[in-house]
Amino acid sequence: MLEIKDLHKRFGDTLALDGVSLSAAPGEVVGFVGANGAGKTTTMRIAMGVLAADSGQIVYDGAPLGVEQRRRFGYMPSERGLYPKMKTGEQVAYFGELHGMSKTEARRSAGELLEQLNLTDRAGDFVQDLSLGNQQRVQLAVSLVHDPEVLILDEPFSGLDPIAVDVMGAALRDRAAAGAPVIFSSHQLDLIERLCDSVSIIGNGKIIAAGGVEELKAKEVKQLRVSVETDEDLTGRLPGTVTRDGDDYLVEDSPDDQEVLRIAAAAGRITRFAYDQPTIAEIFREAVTR
Ligand SMILES: Nc1ncnc2c1ncn2[C@@H]1O[C@H](COP(=O)(O)OP(=O)(O)OP(=O)(O)O)[C@@H](O)[C@H]1O
Repeated sequence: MLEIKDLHKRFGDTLALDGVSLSAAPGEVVGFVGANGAGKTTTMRIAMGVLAADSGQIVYDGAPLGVEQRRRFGYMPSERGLYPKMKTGEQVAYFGELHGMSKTEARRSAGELLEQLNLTDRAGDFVQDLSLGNQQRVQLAVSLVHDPEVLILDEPFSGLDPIAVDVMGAALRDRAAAGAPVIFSSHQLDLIERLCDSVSIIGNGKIIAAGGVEELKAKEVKQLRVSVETDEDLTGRLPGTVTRDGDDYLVEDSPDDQEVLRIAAAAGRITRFAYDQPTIAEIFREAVTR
């Protein structure tokens, strides 16, 4: 379990982090979202020891995170760091060796990752000759090559085409399925919704909403959507605040949902009776403007 606890960080007059906490359990994929400048990169840098916090703690499996354990983490920094004049396959293996793998192990792992990320054909190409999206795949391979226990990835999906997004997403879910806690930041909220078990939303250096994706959506449920085949107008008859959305009735603040069901069923055949759940994008917009 990786726990980021109550981080504070100031850069001159800017209070970048004002008590940020988030955690990821083994096998959990956590999406970290927030507007530009909200504090995501700063939080991840502190978690990886690239930057020191003014106060707060990074706890791993119940104890303060040490340098040796951090070497077993996989990190994709926001400033990508590849050697442009090195060949793709060699580069990935080289990073494996930097993490203490033998040459043979590092090559084997690099080969497997290039295969998984559809880069095998490019193994002999110089990194500088790859497209930006493919360079990003290499960057992910570099952060995964030593089979990390934990993954912390800063915007791993930015600039990728939809196929690359699927490849990258599958690679992250695989690592989580193998038991790694995974935290990644993204502005692509549809992706967060699709890939993550939980979400932490940061605004101005504070966590403003956090929880399981399904839990957050269920908590924010606002309205009941009822579709009923009838010529009658039920607007004034259903209890609650009722509006129309096409042929559907949207019922908010109803004192009695069972009564809504009874009246609708008496009027005609019900083809839909469900609570509208917001998307993560809607929850995000609401949280940041609150
Ligand atoms: N090295 C630094 N020196 C001064 N200010 C900094 C530094 N790094 C970050 N900041 C400031 O701290 C705040 C948080 O920045 P951070 O990069 O963590 O945000 P972010 O959520 O990652 O944003 P983005 O989505 O744009 O990448 C911003 O106000 C930023 O300008």
